[in-house]
This record gives sequence, structure tokens and C-alpha cells, in this order.
Amino acid sequence: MTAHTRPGRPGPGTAGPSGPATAVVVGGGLAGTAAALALADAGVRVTLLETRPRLGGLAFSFRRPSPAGELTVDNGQHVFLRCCTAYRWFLDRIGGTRLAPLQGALDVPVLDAGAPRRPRLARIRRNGLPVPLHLAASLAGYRHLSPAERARAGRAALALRGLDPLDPALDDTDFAGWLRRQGQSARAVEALWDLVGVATLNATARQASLGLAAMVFRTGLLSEPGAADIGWAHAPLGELHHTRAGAALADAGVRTELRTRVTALTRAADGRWQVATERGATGPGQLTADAVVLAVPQREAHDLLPPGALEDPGRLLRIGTAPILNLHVVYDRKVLRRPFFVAIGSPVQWVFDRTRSSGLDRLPGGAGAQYLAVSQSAAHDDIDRPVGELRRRYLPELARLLPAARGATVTDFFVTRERAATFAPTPGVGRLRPHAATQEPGLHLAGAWTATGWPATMEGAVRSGLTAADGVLVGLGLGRRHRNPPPAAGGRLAQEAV
Ligand SMILES: Cc1cc2nc3c(=O)[nH]c(=O)nc-3n(C[C@H](O)[C@H](O)[C@H](O)COP(=O)(O)OP(=O)(O)OC[C@H]3O[C@@H](n4cnc5c(N)ncnc54)[C@H](O)[C@@H]3O)c2cc1C
Repeated sequence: MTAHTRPGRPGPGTAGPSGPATAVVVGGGLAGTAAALALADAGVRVTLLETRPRLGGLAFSFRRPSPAGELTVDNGQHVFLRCCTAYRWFLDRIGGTRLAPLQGALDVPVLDAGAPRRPRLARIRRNGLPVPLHLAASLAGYRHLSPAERARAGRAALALRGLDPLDPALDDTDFAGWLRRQGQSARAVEALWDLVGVATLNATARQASLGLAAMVFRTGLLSEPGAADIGWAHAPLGELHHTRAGAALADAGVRTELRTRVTALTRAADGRWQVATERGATGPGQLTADAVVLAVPQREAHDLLPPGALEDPGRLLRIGTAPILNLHVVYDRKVLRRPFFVAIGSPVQWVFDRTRSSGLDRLPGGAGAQYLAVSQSAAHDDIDRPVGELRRRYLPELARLLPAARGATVTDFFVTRERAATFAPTPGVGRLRPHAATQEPGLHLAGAWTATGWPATMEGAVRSGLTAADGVLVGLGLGRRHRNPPPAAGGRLAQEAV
């Protein structure tokens, strides 16, 4: 089935020698979609092939019946930061910026469930002062740490700022060991470093490479005052990554083929690429193109890469994966007044109010009800637990954290499990991540797992797509179209993309 096809456009590979250059993008996640848009914007005739019936890859929505009516559910809560300039370019490019606004200024409510009498609230906030003073006042008043721990955390932040995330030695070092050497207590790791790190790296400090951790903390917290302001979709992810992205692709002239699995890539004698496909309805097919962007997960990329494309393709198989679990809880009443909070001293991590974005408030049975998504990163211990066990483990915790939940009735509880949500950012992973260009002319890799310098994020995915598109354009003699990597912070990227 073909979706999002602009009528009247010829397919790729059909142009004569003087026609426009052609490219096939394999994979309709954020990396592939970004690459397809960038190539089409540069005048390349693009076909995007996606095996699933939807775009968006790992960041998508689905419909689910609930006692109140049909909910629109995200497979997992996604957030981004102001410093995610490539993802913000993407939002802008698909007309989705208004649906995924940023906080005016970083403000994270942190509830300590382990406080002696009742959960205690502290906030991580920034002010308008220059870096690093923008966080100094907040850290000085951060009551989940002792004054000595706060002072040591400030010193560690300054030391982190002095590190070069691209230094290969940092990739081999684990973040927890480095934090220990900086005098960080177990409490400081839990209440500060892991609070940010687990959500952004999908790993605890013990599981994370210092290089990636330094990248996250330096870029997010220590580059520009507003860099860590948080944004998230106030609409279902599918509205952005499937519906709006699909419309933008069609407008740009990209032919998008859903339910189409690529089974082989081969280079023909004339140097062009032959892309073999398998389609549910019509069976095997083949496309020919001047260039290919392979924007699929690392295992699939390994299986599709032709021999010789990478020096050591086995490295792709050594890139591990890490799970994210989301618990979806519908209460018969409002139990949380804030849009989100994060917990410490509890197995609960980040909790978001999804009432409006899921459409619950507009359902006949949804009046007054509230839908919370509990997002559990690095969820190795929980990912395979049965739903009943998760319910018994997490509902009492939510009641402990949210007094209003104690008298409320849970009308629906379900989970979404993403076992390979991200690549595992373990020490040494940097050596395994390939660059976009392969040794085969015209064949480029994209995906959050490629060598973007970023952890597995929407930002990394879009960056990788833009990098791959740039490589294709240079190879086709069309020059670069995007300033990539985009600037680390600020909102100017949309204007800078020419
Ligand atoms: C639950 C969860 C929560 C997350 N939270 C955040 C967050 O808060 N912030 C953040 O920035 N990131 C978050 N992430 C990570 C982010 O979603 C991913 O890094 C990003 O979406 C990856 O995009 P991608 O295009 O690189 O890969 P993918 O999304 O994996 O896309 C690859 C695509 O290729 C397709 N494909 C595979 N094989 C073939 C084939 N043979 N032929 C055709 N198509 C094929 C797949 O179907 C898929 O659509 C989260 C991820 C999950 C799962």
C-alpha cells in the first residue's frame, strides 16, 4: 500500500540520464524521514520505504479501547530539550512546533518518596543568568542533597564542563567511576546525576560511558542557559511523526511506501543501487536509485549491508540495546496537578499527565478522569514482569507520591514495553558506532545508533538523517544543504537550513 504519495509524480529511477538524481531511503523512523525531507528539499527524487504500516519508528502512537472510550496512546513518553536543534528543525519542517512546545524555562519538580514523614518536593530550575550561574541558585537550594553534597555537585559540574566528550578515552570510562572520583555520594548520584542521566541516556551512571554522559550534561545543562528547557508533544506522537511528517513528505514530492520491507541492496554494474522489496499485498519488487540511505536499526542494517560496505560490520552486532517501560494509569479523578514530575527514593521515575494528548478528556466516559504515563528508563529489571506484578509494584508507589491517588479508583492500567528502545550507551560503544558514509559510494547509514555523538534520542536520529542526506548530496555533486551538525543550542536552525 502506498501512502502519502503526491499524485502525478513519477517514481524514482524512472528519470532519464538528464533527469533528477534519485534516492531510496530505507526506514521511516525519524532518521529516515529527516533524510528523505532533506534530500527532497535539495531536488532529489526520493522514495521512502517503511516496513510497518506507519511512519515514526520507535516514537509512535496507537489506539486502544479503554473503559472511558478509545484512547490515543504513545508507545512511550518522549521529551526533548531546547538544545535539540535538529529535532526542533524537524518539528518546524513538518509544521509541528506548536504541538510540541518547550517550557519557558527549565523547571523540574522532584519528589523524594523516601523523606521521613511524607514525600518532599524540590525543584531543579534555571534562571536567566549566564552558564553556569543559571543553575547555581537552584543547586544551592536543592534540599534533596546536603549542603556539602550540593557544593561537591557544583564542582563536579564544572569538571564535567572541562571534558571533551569526543575524547576516545572518555568513551572507555564509566560515568559512575568518574562521579565517585569527583566525590559524589550515592545519594548525589541518585538525586541529581541519575535523575537527568537515566532519562537522557537510558542508563544509570554505572551503565553509561563518560563520553556520552559528558555530552548530555555539557550540552544540556552547561552550554547555554536555556539549553535544558524541556519540550514534549502535547498531541499524540503519531500526529507529528506519522500524520504531519507524512504530509510534509508528500508535499516535498517524496513517494512513501508503507508495509514495504527492504530485503536486499545490491550495486548494479552501472554503479546504481538496486533495492529489493517485499510488500504484503504485491510480493517482491525492485527499485533502482543513484543513492540509498539505510535508516534501519543496527541489526537490520547489518543484515542488509552488502559485503565490503563496512570494514567490520560485526561491530554493529556488538552495539547492545536498552529497554524502556511505560505504565499507563487512568484514574477516575485528577490526582496530579502538574504536567509532570520526577521521583527519587521510589521505583517510579518520570510521570506525565497524558489526559489531553490521549483524548481522554474528550471521551464520554473521561470527564474528570486523569491519565498518567509513568516512564521507566533503563528498565532491565521490570521489562519482563507480568502486568499484574507491575500493577502491584507501582500503584502503591503512585499513591505514596500523590496523596489524591489514595482515594481514587484506577479505571485502566496497561503497559507498553520497548525492549530495544535505544542502543545501550555502555563504555566502549563509541568505537562500535559507524559514521554515515560507508565504503560503497552512494550508500549511507542513518539512525540514532550511528556516530552522532548523541545518545539514542530523537535529536540523534534527525541529526543522523541530515548527515546521511548531506553525504548523498555531496556524492551526487549537489553540495550540502543543511548546516549539520546543527548548532548545539538556540532556535536559529530553521533559518540556517538553506
Ligand atoms: C519508549 C521510548 C521512549 C523514548 N524516549 C525518548 C525521549 O524521551 N527522548 C528522545 O529524544 N528519544 C527517546 N526515545 C528514543 C527515540 O525514540 C529513538 O532514538 C528514535 O526514534 C530512533 O529513530 P531512528 O529513525 O533512528 O530509528 P527507528 O525509530 O528504529 O526507525 C527505523 C525504521 O526502520 C524500519 N525498518 C526496519 N527494517 C526495515 C526494512 N528491512 N525495510 C524497511 N523498513 C525497515 C522500522 O520499521 C523503523 O520504522 C525513546 C524511545 C522509546 C522506544
